[in-house]
Amino acid sequence: MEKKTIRDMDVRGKRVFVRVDFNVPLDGTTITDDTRIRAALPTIQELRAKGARIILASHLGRPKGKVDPALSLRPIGKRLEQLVGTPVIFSEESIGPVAQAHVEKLQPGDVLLLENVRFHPGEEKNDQDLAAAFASLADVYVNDAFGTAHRAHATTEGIAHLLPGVAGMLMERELKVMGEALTHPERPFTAIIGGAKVSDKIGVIEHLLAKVDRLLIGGGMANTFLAAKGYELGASLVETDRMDVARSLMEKAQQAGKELLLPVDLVLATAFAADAQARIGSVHDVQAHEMALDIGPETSRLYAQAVITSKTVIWNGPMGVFEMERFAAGTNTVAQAMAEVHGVTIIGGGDSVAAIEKAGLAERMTHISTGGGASLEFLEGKILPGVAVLQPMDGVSKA
Ligand SMILES: Nc1ncnc2c1ncn2[C@@H]1O[C@H](COP(=O)(O)OP(=O)(O)O)[C@@H](O)[C@H]1O
Ligand SMILES: O=C(OP(=O)(O)O)[C@H](O)COP(=O)(O)O
Ligand SMILES: [Mg+2]
Repeated sequence: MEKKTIRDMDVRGKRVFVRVDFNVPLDGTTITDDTRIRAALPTIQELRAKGARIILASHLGRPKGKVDPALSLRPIGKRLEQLVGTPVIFSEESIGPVAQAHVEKLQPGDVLLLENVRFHPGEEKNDQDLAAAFASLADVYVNDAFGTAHRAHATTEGIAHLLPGVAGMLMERELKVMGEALTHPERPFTAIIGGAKVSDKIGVIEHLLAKVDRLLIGGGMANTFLAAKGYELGASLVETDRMDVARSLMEKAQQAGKELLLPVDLVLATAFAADAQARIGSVHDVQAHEMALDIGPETSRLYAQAVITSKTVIWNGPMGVFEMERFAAGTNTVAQAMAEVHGVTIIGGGDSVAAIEKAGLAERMTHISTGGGASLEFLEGKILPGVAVLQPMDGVSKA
């Protein structure tokens, strides 16, 4: 269903609560990829041009409801300030009197950034009282956080029951481009899943299997599948309580005649460190003290082949710990193959996009999405909770 956007709403002089996804990859407090911040600029600039008083809210990482200074949004505010070209006021509290006082001082066109909303335990629980505390800061709500639209949290869902809510320009564009590219995909249609959020994303694979012809699994996700097949994975990241799910997915893929590719070789390290000793080993040959931090060269070759011969490819989740040079080859090989596809290529996810930017191949993709888990759930055909709650195009305002 088409949703109203900021173009359909009178925001002049109003206090506008904008949920953005500024969950950018960090190295300490250094932003390693600012794609998600840049992606929010069109909405921010449009609202400024219309004379709105802008209140930006985001999460950063997973502080689990506690204040964690390492996950403060303050450094993100600094980067935003450079990009937007106007001062960005920072509120060290996202609700309560401190936030209220900042909001009261806002002039039309001013930009305020709230501290990490996940410092409050109620955010991820979609707590009503917390949603009300956020809602009390503003007159209207804008969701521009496509990357977090698969979460029903206080700032992505709850608040939109209390304020009239519309989509931001990034949200609008993501839904349009992803929808068009993936409704009638040219085949072979391939999905590549990797990364570290195994329990979060493994459930989506069942739905993906119904849509795609090929599924390539790498990164941390592959370890759980390999373990489910009976391989010893040593000290690798394996989610043992998801091995049953992995096993049943492999059976379903086989029954449905879908290609499900798993690594045949791995880059094995003795520690999770940039200078760790590493070797290439077969999946049959992982020692107890070793961890798989990348797919091996033979796997990379097979995956690249599967990618290049596809007509539509969607990729979420790096093939290895690409942040460390020693474990970046698998991700880079698959990225290069994506660049050579004659067809539609979409890559999504905070870290996957950082990897493709680092490889210098972003321009070669059809679409760079700010959403990882969100893209996968969108592809599933789900109406994302952060979208469902926004006002329909011809609907009546709730306010
Ligand atoms: N084999 C692996 N073991 C541990 N971590 C991995 C492995 N492969 C990839 N990763 C990590 O996965 C992270 C990204 O996962 P995720 O957040 O799911 O992807 P995205 O942000 O693209 O959606 C990266 O930081 C990367 O280092
Ligand atoms: O980075 C994100 O997702 P991604 O890692 O799938 O790209 C989003 O900001 C959502 O974060 P979350 O998975 O902690 O809810
Ligand atoms: Mg990520």
